[in-house]
Formats: sequence, C-alpha cells, structure tokens
Amino acid sequence: MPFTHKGTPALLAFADSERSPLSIRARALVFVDPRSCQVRERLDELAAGPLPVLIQGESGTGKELLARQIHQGSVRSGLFVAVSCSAISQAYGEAELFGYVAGAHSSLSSSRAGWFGSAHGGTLYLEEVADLSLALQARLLTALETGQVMRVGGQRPLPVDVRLVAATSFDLSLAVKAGKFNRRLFDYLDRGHLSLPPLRERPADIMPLAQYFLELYCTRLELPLPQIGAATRAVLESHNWPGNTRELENCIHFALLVCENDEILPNHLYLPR
Ligand SMILES: Nc1ncnc2c1ncn2[C@@H]1O[C@H](COP(=O)(O)OP(=O)(O)OP(=O)(O)O)[C@@H](O)[C@H]1O
Repeated sequence: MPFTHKGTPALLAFADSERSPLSIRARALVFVDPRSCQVRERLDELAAGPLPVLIQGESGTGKELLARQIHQGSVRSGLFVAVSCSAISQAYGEAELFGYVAGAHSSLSSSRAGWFGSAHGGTLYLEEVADLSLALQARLLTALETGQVMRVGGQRPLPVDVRLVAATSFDLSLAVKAGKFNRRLFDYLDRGHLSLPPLRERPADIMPLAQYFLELYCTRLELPLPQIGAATRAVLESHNWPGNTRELENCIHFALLVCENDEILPNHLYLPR
C-alpha cells in the first residue's frame, strides 16, 4: 500500500518495511523534483536488469533507500543485506565478508556464511565501498566474477549468486586514479551507475519530504499534526541542507518536539550551519 498524504503524489512504498529488521526508518521514497524523477526512471531500469549498481551521492541523500528499492524492483528473492564497509574489521574482514568454517581459528566452533553468502539469491549493499581494503576489493571482484566464494579455512569454493549494489559519497574514479580503489572492480560496478543529487539540487523535494517526515513522526510519537506556515516554509526552502535528507528529517523531528502549538515556526528549526 503506497504511503499517501495530501499534496505529495510521487511516493514509492516499501512493501516489507514493517518486517524488515534493517529498515527501521525507511518507509517510502519521496520523489517529486524533476531531477528525482529522472533518478527514479534510471532506478527502475537498473532494478529490472542484471547489472551491479554503483550509487553516488553525498551523505544523507538516500542511497540506502535507493538500494532497497533496486532490490525490491528486481526479481531476486533472497535477502537484502546492508553492510557498512567502514565497520568491517581490518583483522577479520575476510571472515566477516566471505564467511569461515568451524575450526578456522581456535575460537571458532561453528561455520558462518559471512555477509556475501547471506545475500545469496539476493542483494548485497555495500555502503562506502571505498573503505574496503585493496585486498578485500580484489577478493570481492573474484567472488562476483566467478560466482564462488572460499570461506576462511574452507577446502573448496562454494557457489554464490549475489547482486552487488555499492554506494560512495564521492567520485570513485578519483580513488582509482590515486591507486586506492581497484580499477577492475570500479569498471565492474560502474556499468550500473546511479547518481543521486544532493537535496539542494532537488528543491521541489524539500516540502514534500518535510511533510512526509512530519506525518511519519507524528504517527510514531502519537502527536497531533502541526502546520508548516509560510515563513517556516521559506526557511526550509532556502537552507542549503549540507546534511541532505537526513538533516531535514532530524530538523523536522526536532521541530515537532519543541513546537508548542499547532504550527511549526522558524525558531523551532534547528539549522546550525
Ligand atoms: N527520498 C526519500 N524519501 C523518504 N525518506 C528519505 C528519502 N531519502 C532519504 N530519506 C531518509 O533520510 C535518511 C537518510 O537516508 P539514507 O540513510 O538512505 O542516506 P545515505 O545516502 O545512505 O546516507 P549515508 O551515506 O550517510 O549512509 C533515512 O532516514 C531515510 O529514510
């Protein structure tokens, strides 16, 4: 059932958002600005096809939501597994990503599939993919190209069918030039390039998103729905949103908690920058 609210026609809903353990905040994608509509078209094209996808967009623009939408729009019945590459440990990265067999280290008594194996039949979303070490990048490319993984301590490779959706907040080709990112992995990923503009370049999304977050948090916190008046609207529309949609979401959440009557006023907006 698509999420709907007054005056915001272009919403996509996540069918499984209520039961997905990885999707606490994501409920729908608001796409109203013409640039967002172009992103949406490209997303639909990519979702239906077989290509890996590289999403480029500043922090907080909604890359993970797009990745979920790509998975949902695909025919893949396996899980959507989201992993932050900056959280993968240096020491055990290979085991975390590709799994291990019991006894691989003295302390490991059972086998684990790893993130890659857990996404078998589904989609692996790697956030900030450039944070992977060069060694793991090379192993990742081999796994994707051969459709096989070797678990740490394993004797033979296991077949895996994973679609990779990777995200980066900067131009990854610069990291390739600097020797920090595997050129072949970049070429592999970049066939399905999806660029998500910052919120300041999609101004027609600002008010629909603000209204969406207002309704979302009012429902969640069981608060009456306040209005957003003209002066507040002007402030929201003229801010340049360095933290993108996440900043707008936090701003609306905060405003809802500090506004006293039935209207959000400009002084209820916490916009430090
Ligand atoms: N188009 C949208 N419609 C509704 N909610 C959105 C939209 N875009 C982003 N959000 C919300 O904004 C927040 C940030 O989105 P998300 O985590 O997907 O951004 P990101 O680009 O992956 O950020 P980071 O690079 O910091 O991980 C989330 O709470 C998400 O639900």
